[in-house]
Amino acid sequence: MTIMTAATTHAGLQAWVDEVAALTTPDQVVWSDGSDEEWQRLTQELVESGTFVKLDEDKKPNSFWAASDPSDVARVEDRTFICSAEPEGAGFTNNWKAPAEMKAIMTDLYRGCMTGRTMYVIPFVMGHLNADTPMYGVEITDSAYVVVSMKIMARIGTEVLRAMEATDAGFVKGLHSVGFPLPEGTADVKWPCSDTKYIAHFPETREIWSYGSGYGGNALLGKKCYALRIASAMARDEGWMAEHMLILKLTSPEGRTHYIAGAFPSACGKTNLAMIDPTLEGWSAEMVGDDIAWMRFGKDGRLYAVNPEFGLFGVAPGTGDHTNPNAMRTVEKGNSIFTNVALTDDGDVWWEGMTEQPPAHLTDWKGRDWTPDNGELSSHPNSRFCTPAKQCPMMAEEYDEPNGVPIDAILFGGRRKTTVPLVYETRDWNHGVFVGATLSSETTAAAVGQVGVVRRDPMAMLPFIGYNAADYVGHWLEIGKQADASKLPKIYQVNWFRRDVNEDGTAGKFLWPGFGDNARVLKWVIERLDGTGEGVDTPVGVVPAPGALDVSGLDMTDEDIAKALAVNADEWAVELGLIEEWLAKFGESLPTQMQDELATLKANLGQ
Ligand SMILES: Nc1nc2c(ncn2[C@@H]2O[C@H](COP(=O)(O)OP(=O)(O)OP(=O)(O)O)[C@@H](O)[C@H]2O)c(=O)[nH]1
Ligand SMILES: O=C([O-])CC(=O)C(=O)O
Ligand SMILES: [Mn+2]
Repeated sequence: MTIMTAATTHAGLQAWVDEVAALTTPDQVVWSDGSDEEWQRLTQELVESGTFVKLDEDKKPNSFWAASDPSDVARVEDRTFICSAEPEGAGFTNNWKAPAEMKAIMTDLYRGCMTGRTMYVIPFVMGHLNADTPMYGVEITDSAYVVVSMKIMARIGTEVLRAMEATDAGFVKGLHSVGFPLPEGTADVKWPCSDTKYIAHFPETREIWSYGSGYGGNALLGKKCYALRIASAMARDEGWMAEHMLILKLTSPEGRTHYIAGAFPSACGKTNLAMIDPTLEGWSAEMVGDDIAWMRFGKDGRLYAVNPEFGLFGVAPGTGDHTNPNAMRTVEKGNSIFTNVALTDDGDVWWEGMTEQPPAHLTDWKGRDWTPDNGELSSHPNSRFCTPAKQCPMMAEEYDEPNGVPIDAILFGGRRKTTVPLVYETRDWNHGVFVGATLSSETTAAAVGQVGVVRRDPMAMLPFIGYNAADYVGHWLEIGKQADASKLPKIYQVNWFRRDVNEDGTAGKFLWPGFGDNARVLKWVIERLDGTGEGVDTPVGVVPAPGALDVSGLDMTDEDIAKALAVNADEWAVELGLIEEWLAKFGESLPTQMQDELATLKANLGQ
């Protein structure tokens, strides 16, 4: 076995690398330095092996197209485990296996799994290297696709390694293999992966073991596995929060600034809201983060949010000049990886929703000829762009602030055709926690499984809570208890996805135009924070009073606006039943404050 570049002076790291190499038996070990030369070398290798197709340099400079194995396109929630010491540590929302049992199973899988491959060691930090407590990780992987994707998504390489060595820092150990060894005589494939998949987390020892998938959410271990699942368990212990939230900076025509965080489930609009191009005159938006927020109390008692990521791993379909021009400008700068979208004949990428008119001919994500009349999607619904955050033209300078930005409001949102109004305000923190804990959304293609089914998704964290969901809700309540209530963010629920009902009872058009027009909802939220926005009480919370939502220039009738904002008694009677059913799953461990909130909702609904 060859080892490229000097080994580390960090004894704990070196010992772990040696141990993994002995188990997985790669041909060589390469320490990732995170340099541009490394990117050039690895992307070139990926082109040669057929994993990457280089895009036209004039259209998307330094960028690549990849198509995965058709079986490896999304997070695999049924193969994702929280291996806490006891099953109660994982709770009813997670799959659980005893750590020793999982490690025995996976050790067998890992034995020799890197045969014929290179083992890469990627030192990385989530958040800033100059944070008070830098959050280190090291990912070991046998996938060059993972190395180059990690270079986009996290701060990686030699600088991080040196900082770890200087303080002999602790770090999260992430071990990843595609699970496709290459013994003598076995040919590689474009997208190696395995039918056997495990995405296992060991919260007590802060380890991640991932096997069998190359897809981002399963394989880029800094993102969902560390920055949400492991970090949420750390945050519980240390009194902070790791959340599936965008962070947006909004400036009013008067030049006043607000910071808004938003938790929406996967593929429900975080990246789009984070990159909003407001349609309201004089308002401007800047992005701080599009997927993950780490929040801590500042010295002034307010909650400050940091985006721990370095890149954007965004849903491609639906992204176009009319919906998310800022995302288009970001990827046009190049240095990006596009996975499971379609390839154009002139070396560019295309996906549904990018332009109104599809190109006359494409290579689809399965590598087949595609024409507009062939009746299939050219791109997988969970196809993704992976692009450096700094390329976004509206990136806020506060992104570089290691202590983050003070959050004024938190939005909880989901995809609901019915029932949930466009926006409403909660009464106080505990009510907001209740709305978050009972959040629901129709499932999307971001996870393997049926799409369009309503499921409860507490704080948009259902697949990402690294411990017991009841304790997680308790932790939110605890955060509220610790704080000066006047300094806590106000909590709102939003729903951009409500639909009209057709005469035959089926779902009709979206009642709200969404995208840039969501700024109108944000404006009302800010007016509420300032005490000027008018609202009316409903059984669920405060919705904008008639005329209070700025719909100037929108082609919407008063009737449509009323429909978007309606709190309909029949719908909420059904919803109440679903909420009760969900909360019953918490059993004895449901915090009493949630029972109180449920009682209030019931009373408000006259039930
Ligand atoms: N109708 C409507 N669709 C939207 C809106 N915002 C986003 N979408 C669509 O929802 C899909 C997902 O949006 P994203 O912003 O990528 O979702 P996300 O929450 O960042 O997703 P993850 O990266 O999986 O966490 C895209 O196809 C968007 O076009 C909106 O305001 N209205
Ligand atoms: O983790 C992923 O694969 C992508 C993502 O942001 C999500 O699913 O929420
Ligand atoms: Mn996400």
